[in-house]
Amino acid sequence: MPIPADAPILTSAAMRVAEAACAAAGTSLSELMERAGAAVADTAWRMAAGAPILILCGPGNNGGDGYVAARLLGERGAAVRVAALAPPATDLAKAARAAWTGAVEAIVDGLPPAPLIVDALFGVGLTRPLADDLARRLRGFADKRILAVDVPSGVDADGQHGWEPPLPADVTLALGALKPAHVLLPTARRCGTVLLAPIGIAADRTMCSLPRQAARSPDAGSHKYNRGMLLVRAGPMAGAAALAAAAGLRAGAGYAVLSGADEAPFAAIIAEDGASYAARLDDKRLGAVVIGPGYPASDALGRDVAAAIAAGKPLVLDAAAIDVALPRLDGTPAILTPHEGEFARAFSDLAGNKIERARAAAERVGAVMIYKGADTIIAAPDGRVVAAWPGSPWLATAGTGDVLAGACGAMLASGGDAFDAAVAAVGWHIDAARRIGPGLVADDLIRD
Ligand SMILES: NC(=O)C1=CN([C@@H]2O[C@H](COP(=O)(O)OP(=O)(O)OC[C@H]3O[C@@H](n4cnc5c(N)ncnc54)[C@H](OP(=O)(O)O)[C@@H]3O)[C@@H](O)[C@H]2O)[C@@H](O)CC1
Ligand SMILES: Nc1ncnc2c1ncn2[C@@H]1O[C@H](COP(=O)(O)OP(=O)(O)O)[C@@H](O)[C@H]1O
Ligand SMILES: [K+]
Repeated sequence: MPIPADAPILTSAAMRVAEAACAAAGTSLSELMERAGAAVADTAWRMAAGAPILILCGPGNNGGDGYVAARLLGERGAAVRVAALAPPATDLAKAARAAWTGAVEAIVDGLPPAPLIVDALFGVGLTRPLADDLARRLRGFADKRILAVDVPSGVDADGQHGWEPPLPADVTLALGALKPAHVLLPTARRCGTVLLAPIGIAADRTMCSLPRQAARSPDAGSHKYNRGMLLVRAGPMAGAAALAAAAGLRAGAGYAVLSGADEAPFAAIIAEDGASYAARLDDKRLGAVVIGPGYPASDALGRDVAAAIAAGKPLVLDAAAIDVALPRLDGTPAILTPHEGEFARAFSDLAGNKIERARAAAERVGAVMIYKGADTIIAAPDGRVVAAWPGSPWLATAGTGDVLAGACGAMLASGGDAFDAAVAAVGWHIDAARRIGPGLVADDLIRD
């Protein structure tokens, strides 16, 4: 289920602002609809490959896009039919309907299907779940190829409600920008392959999909310390911290110390007993500290986290270290990596979709949040968000979170912005998992 990299994500309210700005800058809304309809027509033309197309049009501007696409496909010689749920309700949709010279059928039981169905029923204007009879009729088309215009109809584009669409898409053509529903579960997995038609709006880029990762090669001036010196503090399950330290080296740290463990997976990792932890924290060359992997809540964890915070080094906090650190993080640059259960425990009062909760948590704590899962969200206290859907489901195996924490440590230790470091670490993690694929175990990520 691919999705465009580094693409803007806008809510429906932000879409309307962008639309108005476009109109104010001289591009009419009908021109925007013409571009949207042309993009739909192009995609449908390629998907249909000569087979007949049925376009289902709703009453709003999503339906308007459908009428425009029908007109353009007809002009290209495609075998295209249109069926409408209701007469067009907006001026733009009325004009688009009027310019379509073919018949308009009704969406009723027994409507003959076509090999390609274009779903132009509802987009960002959906306000409530679909009526049962419409949902039932749409389910009748489930064995056809489905192209959804903007979002699969029935989906709340903002991802506030997890309404499932009756007709999941093979391809969804997002118009102007991605919407939260394209990158958040449960709706993201109903969108199929997501394509983006830019249509010329100037989209704010505060929220984006995961950028493609550039290779992070050392340059001639690199040495082990300026590539990033990483300290991973082990708890009772030292294997998890060892995975984090090894991942740190793999992800580009020049030097990794595993404190509180006597064994490490690579000879290149300095494994040393816990007594030197305080001295290591004092080392001026130290770029970042990772704490939490394999370290359940305990007094010792509390002391170790407090010492790391007091040292003022950039921190990666995972698992129980998140709860321990929260009340006293004040200003320390940090990346927190909660999975669903850890997030719910630490931020049980936050409401909204996963993007909003991640953002609110980041703002509250003053640190970068990697809210993990299949639809991982990375959020900064200043509101920046990167959505990492679709990731790699092969990561759903024990120890991969420890690897991610180590990768975060490496990116953070090399200096720069903690949000950029978190994005780079998530990108590295997903890329590595995709290279390995079937049968992945967390150890493969550090040996790859
Ligand atoms: N933004 C842009 O830059 C561009 C946007 N464009 C396109 O416009 C789309 C947004 O269009 P839109 O705002 O007209 O809303 P849309 O999704 O067609 O639906 C609204 C209509 O449906 C109705 N309705 C709602 N829920 C319902 C339900 N459950 N069951 C039944 N009815 C329901 C609602 O009426 P209501 O009953 O709520 O009063 C209203 O009549 C966007 O997704 C994109 O495709 C492009 O053309 C160009 C550039
Ligand atoms: N279904 C999935 N699809 C994609 N990524 C997933 C999926 N399930 C888990 N992940 C990723 O795998 C990692 C698991 O981390 P975590 O739950 O902390 O595991 P552990 O504690 O065993 O290391 C996270 O990076 C998470 O985003
Ligand atoms: K749609």
